[in-house]
Amino acid sequence: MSFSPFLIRQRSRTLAKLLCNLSFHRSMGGGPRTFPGGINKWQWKRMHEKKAKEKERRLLDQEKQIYQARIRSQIRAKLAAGSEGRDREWRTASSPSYYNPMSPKDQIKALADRFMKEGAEDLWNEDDGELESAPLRPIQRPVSARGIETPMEFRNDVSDRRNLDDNRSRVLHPLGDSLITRRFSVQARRRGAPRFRFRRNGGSSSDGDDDSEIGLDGDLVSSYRDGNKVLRSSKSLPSFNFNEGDASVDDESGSRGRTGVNKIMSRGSLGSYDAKKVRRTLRAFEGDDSNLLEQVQFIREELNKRKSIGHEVGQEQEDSFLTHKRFDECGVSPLTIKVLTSAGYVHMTKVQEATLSVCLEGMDALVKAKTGTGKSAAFLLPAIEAVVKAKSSCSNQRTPPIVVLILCPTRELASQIAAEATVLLKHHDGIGVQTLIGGTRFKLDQKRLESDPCQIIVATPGRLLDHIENKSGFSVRLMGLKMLVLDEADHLLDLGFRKDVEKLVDCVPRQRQSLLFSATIPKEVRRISQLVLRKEHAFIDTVGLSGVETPSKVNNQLRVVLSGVEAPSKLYNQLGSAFQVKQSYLVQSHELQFQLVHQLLKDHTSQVIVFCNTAMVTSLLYLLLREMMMNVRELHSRKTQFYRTRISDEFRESKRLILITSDVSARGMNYPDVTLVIQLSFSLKKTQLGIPSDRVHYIHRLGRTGREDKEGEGILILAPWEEHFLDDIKDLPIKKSQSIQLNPNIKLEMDDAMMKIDNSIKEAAYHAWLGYYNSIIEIGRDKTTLVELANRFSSSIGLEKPPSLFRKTALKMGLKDIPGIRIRK
Ligand SMILES: Nc1ncnc2c1ncn2[C@@H]1O[C@H](COP(=O)(O)OP(=O)(O)OP(=O)(O)O)[C@@H](O)[C@H]1O
Repeated sequence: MSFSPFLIRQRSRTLAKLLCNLSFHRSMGGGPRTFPGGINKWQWKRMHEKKAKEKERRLLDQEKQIYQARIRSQIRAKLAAGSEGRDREWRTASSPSYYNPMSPKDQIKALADRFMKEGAEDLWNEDDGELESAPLRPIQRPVSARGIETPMEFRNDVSDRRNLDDNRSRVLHPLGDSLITRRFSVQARRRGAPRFRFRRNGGSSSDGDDDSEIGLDGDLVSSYRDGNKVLRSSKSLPSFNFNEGDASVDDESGSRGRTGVNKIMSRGSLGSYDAKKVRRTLRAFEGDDSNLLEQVQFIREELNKRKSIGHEVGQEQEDSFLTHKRFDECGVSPLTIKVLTSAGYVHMTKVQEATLSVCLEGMDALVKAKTGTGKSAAFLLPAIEAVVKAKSSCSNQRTPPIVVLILCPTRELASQIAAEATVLLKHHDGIGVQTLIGGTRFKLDQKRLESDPCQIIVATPGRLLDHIENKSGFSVRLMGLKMLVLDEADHLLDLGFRKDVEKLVDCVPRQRQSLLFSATIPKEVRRISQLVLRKEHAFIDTVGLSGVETPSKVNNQLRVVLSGVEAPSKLYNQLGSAFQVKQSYLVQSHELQFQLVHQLLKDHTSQVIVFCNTAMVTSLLYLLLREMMMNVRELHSRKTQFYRTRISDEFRESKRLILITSDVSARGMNYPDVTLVIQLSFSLKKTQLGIPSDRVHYIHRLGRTGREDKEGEGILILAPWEEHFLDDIKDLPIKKSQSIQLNPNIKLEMDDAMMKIDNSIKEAAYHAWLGYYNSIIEIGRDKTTLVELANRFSSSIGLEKPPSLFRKTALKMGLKDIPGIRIRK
């Protein structure tokens, strides 16, 4: 047979392309056997993790240096300016110029900057010298009824009020210490109807700058002024007006008084700047003690009154995951309201109430809310509104731009969100939604995109990048993007996804609205979120500082943080109701864990999800339970996408089914009737950001039950050597359960069933088990113990002897010479 040169060229090109694709897909998925430099997959991964950490550290250092340089240059500038002009008058014979170069206004600004630093809770450094040495002269200007006129007095007031008990001090400072200490220009006064009033910028409230008011109960009303967020209290409470650059502070009502204040403040601002060592308790301001005590007493009484009122109002709200706010009150288009009403959505959930107005205004937001509380609708509604708005401005395009891009970490979640969006778009003619997810044919995606143009895309990052890189038309359509949503944002900003997300962000317009949603947002993720969000974004936290991310009726404290301004906007009653999701853990050796799961499942009659750490162990447990005649299904990454979708849909529809799954079902999946979640050990893999993922995984897995305010239960099964990992979730309401007496007859039955399972499945499960725990640093460090445990697991699943490993694999895993490891000849 002879080939034409053209055909040969064509074929070799196709082959090269195939090989290229293969290596790409390997690096995305299971991984190649060797990596550049001859290192193994784990070394390669660790190397990249290390590099990422170093990069992060470098960035932080740079940030710190920039910050310090800015402060230094400010101080230098002030020092220079201080030698002449208006600052001169602030110097007195008794105060050396080093200590007193700035006007109070500038010092206040410098101090405010300093307080933005984490951990800076006091103005005074050890090196700042004795506070007493600063002459505290009585202020000559008239003192207001509130008794607080100067920043110093305000500091004293704040410090005193900090001594109140925890709850009270939180309510006293609804914006949190950081805000209070950042707003230094103080004009405190008391009105007939007392309120807290916080103003961020110096101008009047009509100057378009940020202006915030929060009531003592933290009740918050939000609005915007010239694109800036305004948080406003609707309650009347004691009023403190913090106005940076407020004329009343700069008001030179007496140089003596001002000098006294200035001296104290300048010590704080110009002493060894960042060398805060010991916190010092401030002296109460002389002569004002009685007045202040009265104030504190007044505020306490006010608080108690508020608490008792809040108790009654809050109790009612606590009992439901819905609020009193209706969808038709919030500016959602009538066509969407129509669907919402027909779907039975009349009132908003807490997260929807907290986020809708912010998102509809076009502001970027980072949103943390409990699992199963309606986050999807919270971002889908503004997304639809964004499309409606964009459509009205350019309606005559044949292929519309992609206006909204929603990124999800798993294919199932993307499909679920697209399905929900399709329902919400029912009455919106000409607006479409499509999914771009892995596991389907790329060409089919392209065809769908061409034949059925849409404005909303729900995608997993990998497949989306494929489209961007391989279809120029797609990138062009993305140029019209108005909104980017990251669901399960912490997961998307971590591990394998991070680089993809970075690339994607580079491919979409900078002028866009970005919304990040998740039930878990660790500190590290908040920092990294700047990759996607604008600096001026809202952080909306419906879980609260002391709250837990798992569904509960307790601690539903809603906080809104806007560019560093934090406030509990609803302080619900924190006592009373029991947790909806009962959480417990059982300690059982690996050998008996499958039997324990079987016993728990036998005792439970409705929908259950069992989470395993690896796909192969998931498969083994599924086959075992199926052999034992249980009504089970399996769902993990080793299954085809078609199978996964089918099982996911079947499980969602059913009422009495058991789903054995890996972490592909851990996030976002809405199976409304799940009443029990069993976690077979933690998922212990550390994330790239170094966040212990066991806590995050535990919360998301548990979140598959107790949805929409329903009852649910979570049981975590741990091996004895895993017990110390509980430290990461000790703040959650999880209790040790009474040990369960295992039925010896079941053991025999289980052994029989295990015998029927193909050895190749058990061997794969053993290899997966060993590989998984070997990659967990805490466990993989002690190879001898690890191999011992793995071999016990091997015998518990009915293998006569532990399966052998390829020499190369054992070498790569660092297990070659470990006793108990068998090497394949
Ligand atoms: N306003 C509402 N009224 C009634 N039900 C609602 C409302 N909003 C959402 N739901 C329902 O609440 C359930 C959970 O919603 P959703 O899946 O969006 O939760 P989630 O917060 O995204 O959960 P997860 O953190 O697990 O991703 C869904 O069944 C949804 O239909």
